[in-house]
Amino acid sequence: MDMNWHQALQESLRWLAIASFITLVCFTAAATLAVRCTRWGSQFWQLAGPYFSFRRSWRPLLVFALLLVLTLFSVRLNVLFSFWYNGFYSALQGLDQSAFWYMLGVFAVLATIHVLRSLFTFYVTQAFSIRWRVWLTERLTHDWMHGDAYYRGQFLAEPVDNPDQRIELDANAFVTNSVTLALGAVSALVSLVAFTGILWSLSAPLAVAGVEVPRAMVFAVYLYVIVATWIAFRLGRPLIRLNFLNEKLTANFRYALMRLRENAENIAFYQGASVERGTLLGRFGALIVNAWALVFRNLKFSGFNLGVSQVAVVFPFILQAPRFFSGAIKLGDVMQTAQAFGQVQDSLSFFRESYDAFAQYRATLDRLTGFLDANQQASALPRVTLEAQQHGLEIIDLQVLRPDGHALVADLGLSLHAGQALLIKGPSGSGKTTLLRALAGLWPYAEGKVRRPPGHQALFLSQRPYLPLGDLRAVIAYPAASKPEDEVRMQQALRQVNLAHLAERLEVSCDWSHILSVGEQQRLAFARVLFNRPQVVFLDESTSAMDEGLEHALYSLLRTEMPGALLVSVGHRSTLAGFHTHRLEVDGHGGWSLLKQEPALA
Ligand SMILES: Nc1ncnc2c1ncn2[C@@H]1O[C@H](COP(=O)(O)OP(=O)(O)OP(=O)(O)O)[C@@H](O)[C@H]1O
Repeated sequence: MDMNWHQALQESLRWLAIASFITLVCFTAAATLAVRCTRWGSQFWQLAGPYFSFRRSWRPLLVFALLLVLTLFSVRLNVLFSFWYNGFYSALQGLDQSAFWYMLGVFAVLATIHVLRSLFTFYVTQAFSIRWRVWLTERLTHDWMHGDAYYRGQFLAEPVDNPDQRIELDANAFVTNSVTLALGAVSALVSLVAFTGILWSLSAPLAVAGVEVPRAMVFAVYLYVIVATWIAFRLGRPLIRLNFLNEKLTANFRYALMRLRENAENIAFYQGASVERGTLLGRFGALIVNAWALVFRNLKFSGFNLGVSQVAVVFPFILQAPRFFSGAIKLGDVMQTAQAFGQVQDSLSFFRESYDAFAQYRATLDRLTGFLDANQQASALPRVTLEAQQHGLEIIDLQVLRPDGHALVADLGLSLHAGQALLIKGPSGSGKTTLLRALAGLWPYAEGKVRRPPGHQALFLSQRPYLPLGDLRAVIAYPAASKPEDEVRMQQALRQVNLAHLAERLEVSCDWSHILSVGEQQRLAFARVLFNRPQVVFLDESTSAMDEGLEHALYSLLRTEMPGALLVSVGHRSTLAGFHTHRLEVDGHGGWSLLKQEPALA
């Protein structure tokens, strides 16, 4: 088969236009069908639909269409290369020097276009994937934060595991694999059609056991690849499970290492190194057993595949040899046959190799859509009705239950004004912290109405102080954003809570929760209150790590610095009573009593 290189450009453009039109139509039809009729298709659309919506932006669809056209362009170039092989080897066989140099010139043009196309395609694919990944990560993060889903997700019947992995690893894998699988399938299908056509025109009838098979080459290659694919599929099937296990066991091992690092001090105090070493090596051992299983399975799988590829090198030559030696075809035809054979084999192999990738892709889809669904359910879990009011706290008909339905607090009603203070007391496990969770609107097993200052006007200090990542400024200002002009106020707050030595370290960024003692962290939380000056402060045993003297000093400070704020404290010490105007006693079985008391402010 010869090619008229003078008309190659014109013909290629025409081919590209027709192929693009057919591909775009077929791809749209196949994608619509997949979205409507398959589970993975509708999952894909749940994740990607809003991104590809024309109303949001026309850009992603347009860039994807460009990627499809670039894929077809690459197939066309391969076809041209296959004709180049034919012309080049025919020139060599014919000892035709001018044709030889002419073909080298053609090669220079084709190679230049190929390099430019490869680079451009790489750039467009990467830009497309990165933009999509940014959008998806923002969406997943937003969904996770929305309605406190990151916290309330734990109360679902089936909480999702490893949200961090889903937001980072799975989102990235979803984008990359969507692009690779979609473009790979298009490229494989179009190549299959184009190179089957070439093989068709190069093949002749072949007598097999006395029966003449027309276009034998085409049937031979399909038969060869299908049989090889079937065997390889059977050999490679266990790899899917082994790879899955590998990821899971690696994650288990990494998690154990991370826990060791997080709890290093506790473990060191317990001298638990040998127990921890046992756990670590146990997990690592399971990983290695699986790694060996992977090695042996891969030996079989790769051994077969390598054998198939080696036979495939000579197979087309063997098939065409009789016609070549009889002079029916030229060397160029033989070389083009080998090249086209390779392309058809690669295209058919794509579907075999993608089986594993597609199985993983579906698992990614399950994890991501499961995450989206869980976030939606978590933010829709019931919570008390929160109504905003600028000052004070009003609780109307509040019921707080344990997840198992046991009533912790029943029919609670009270009203407090700005400047007053409530101390909640009760036995351990009676539901004091849970009552604060309900007042914050976090606890899903609660009903009733709560009126209080909204948003950052209410500050909850939990039992275990939370210090965010960042410099000390960010730690003090949390949850507000820190500004450089706040420095003086921050330093003053630090001095007031007896942390003067930190006043000069506002710009130091480190993991403060590992450096400061728990008592210091609790004092820092008081500095946060003084800095943010909320209307209402909820303090859940926020002074548990301090001695009574320091606790007294900090409560006095709050009362003198913020006399208009309402305080709601949970605490066991009797010394706290003096700073509170009311006392709520809960018994953990629904019962409660509210007492008024005289504050004995120091
Ligand atoms: N996420 C949860 N799932 C199931 N049960 C929970 C959950 N959180 C709290 N509970 C249960 O609710 C009850 C009340 O717990 P809570 O922490 O409110 O008690 P507390 O009065 O603050 O205790 P303490 O004084 O010891 O801090 C306990 O029995 C606890 O086990």
